[in-house]
Amino acid sequence: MTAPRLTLPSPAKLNLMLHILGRREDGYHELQTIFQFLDYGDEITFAVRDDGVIRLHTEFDGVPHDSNLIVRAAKKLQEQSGCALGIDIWIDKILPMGGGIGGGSSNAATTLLGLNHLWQLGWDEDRLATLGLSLGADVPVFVRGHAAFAEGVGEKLTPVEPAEPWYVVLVPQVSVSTAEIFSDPLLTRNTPPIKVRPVPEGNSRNDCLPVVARRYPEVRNALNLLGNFTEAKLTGTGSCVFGGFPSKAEADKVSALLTETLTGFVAKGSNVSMLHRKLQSLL
Ligand SMILES: C[C@](O)(CO)[C@H](O)COP(=O)(O)OP(=O)(O)OC[C@H]1O[C@@H](n2ccc(N)nc2=O)[C@H](O)[C@@H]1O
Ligand SMILES: Nc1ncnc2c1ncn2[C@@H]1O[C@H](COP(=O)(O)OP(=O)(O)OP(=O)(O)O)[C@@H](O)[C@H]1O
Repeated sequence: MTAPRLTLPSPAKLNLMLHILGRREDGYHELQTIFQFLDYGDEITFAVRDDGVIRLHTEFDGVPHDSNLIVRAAKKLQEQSGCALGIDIWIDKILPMGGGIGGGSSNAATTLLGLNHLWQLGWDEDRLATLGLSLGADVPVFVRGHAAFAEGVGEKLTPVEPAEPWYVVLVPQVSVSTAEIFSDPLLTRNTPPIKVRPVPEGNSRNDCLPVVARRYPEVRNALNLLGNFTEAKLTGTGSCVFGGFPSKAEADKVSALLTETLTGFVAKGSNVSMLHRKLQSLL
């Protein structure tokens, strides 16, 4: 008998603003950021195995099997839960890597929630988020599944309800190294902290933008082109650039013009992750 399969979404995120408050002794930066999800992302399919083996069947360019965040997340959960089951995994990958839209972190979170369900572990969200943080700073918000104001390195989360516009997201064909941007001497590292409210209006700056735009002409170009239609912003450390529109029709119109020369897509902002909406529907 073939094992039942479960396919789950693995959405992208945007950083609606990103302030860098300072640098900690371990080199990591204290941030304040707002995460919102997009109704756009990868799809991961899982099938339980009874022999304990964890296998990702989809190959990634430049990411060895055991380094993939999907495999690392599955192995950690298996180790920490003592589960004897294994898993076969396939992914339909559409999110760009190094795009600042959190693809790797989202894949890790979808794996944690998917396996918690399929292996019937009964872990609560707190426990999954703590494990997730050990895989990456952006994993906990994908585990929680609600738009959030994040502090610390991204792990202290307060749910927020920003507007949910339609976004045009441009994907400059460069992969930006997060570590490289955070080590740039010109990076602003002393933005004063803001209170949780009021956010995000009036606080939409991304402190990484000047450094990324200086280093990557492709990102500069995308910001300039989208900036002709709306406020154009950088997500995370880039490379992706986004801008909001009140309707799908307007976003589609601008996207059609810009994607003649650039890669990009249109997606709706969402304060509840589509992963959580799908999981809810399974209960
Ligand atoms: C900038 C954001 O995209 C905002 O959502 C994330 O905080 C980045 O998270 P990420 O891609 O998961 O980054 P990680 O893989 O944890 O870190 C990559 C590198 O970026 C630097 N880094 C990252 C996050 C942070 N708060 N301070 C840092 O200084 C560190 O040098 C680290 O070695
Ligand atoms: N499942 C995965 N999907 C994408 N990248 C992965 C995955 N597993 C490992 N990686 C590695 O992680 C790196 C960062 O990928 P990711 O897609 O999370 O970047 P990002 O969108 O810039 O993330 P962030 O917004 O968190 O900075 C990739 O360049 C790749 O080497």
